[in-house]
Amino acid sequence: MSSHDRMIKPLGQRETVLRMQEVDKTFNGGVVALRRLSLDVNQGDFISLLGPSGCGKSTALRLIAGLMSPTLGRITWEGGQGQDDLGVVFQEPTLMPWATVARNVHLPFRLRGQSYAAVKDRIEEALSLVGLEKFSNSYPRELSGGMKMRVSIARALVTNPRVILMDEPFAALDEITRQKLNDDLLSLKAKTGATVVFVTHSVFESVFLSDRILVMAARPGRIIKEIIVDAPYPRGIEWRTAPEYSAIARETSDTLHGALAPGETH
Ligand SMILES: Nc1ncnc2c1ncn2[C@@H]1O[C@H](COP(=O)(O)OP(=O)(O)OP(=O)(O)O)[C@@H](O)[C@H]1O
Repeated sequence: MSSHDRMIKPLGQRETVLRMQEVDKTFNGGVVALRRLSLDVNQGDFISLLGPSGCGKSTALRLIAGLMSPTLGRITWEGGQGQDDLGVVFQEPTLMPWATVARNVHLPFRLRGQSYAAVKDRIEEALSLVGLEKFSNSYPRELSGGMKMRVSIARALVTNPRVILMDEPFAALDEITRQKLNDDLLSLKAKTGATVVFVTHSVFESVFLSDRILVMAARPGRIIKEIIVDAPYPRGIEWRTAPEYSAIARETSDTLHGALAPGETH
């Protein structure tokens, strides 16, 4: 998880990790979840997929994760090693209640046949990155919602994956915890150089976190605009209160509302 081998280059100079070309996903019954989705994910990007319910955000993540195949189009990982080298965080922390925090974080290694003893240091490092080094022997029931989500994040990044997929990870948390985890996620990203694809309904969350926001619309699910957020990391309270932040949030919100059918809300 060394930060040094993952320095983040400026936007426009990053190597492509994953390429989605003209991807369609139609479900049985004819629901067009995605139409002609084209997207390059580059090393070090923080991409948010932002859009109303049903615009295909989760479908896009599941296609990237290889949990389903596109109906049309191509998904290509540059340099091989794609779906096997991912970290995933869902809205629910999905921890094993019978296992300690450290054993939960061990899971991705265990699935690869690596013993706890062999990767103990990496588990400790991941727990320390999310501020839970003192809780490695605790059980999930002893933790708050925010702490459980930190465990889930530690589990996603412990193997130092090429891409981390996050599907509305903070939607179920209260606002204060959510902002704190947003702050922590960015400092974590700065330390690890992780490449993140993040699904959210929240304009403010997407502007705070991302350097690329892909605004999506539904029926059929598609990208309608890419908004670049060219503000330097690390970002904190100064960014949340900056005039540029408000201006980009306004632009993003207008784009999102412009995409909704009359009478629709989100
Ligand atoms: N397995 C499935 N079978 C049939 N239709 C599906 C399936 N999964 C998703 N859909 C449909 O595809 C569309 C896109 O769904 P998806 O869950 O990707 O949207 P989303 O943008 O993530 O929505 P939300 O924000 O509510 O999670 C929706 O109309 C949904 O009902």
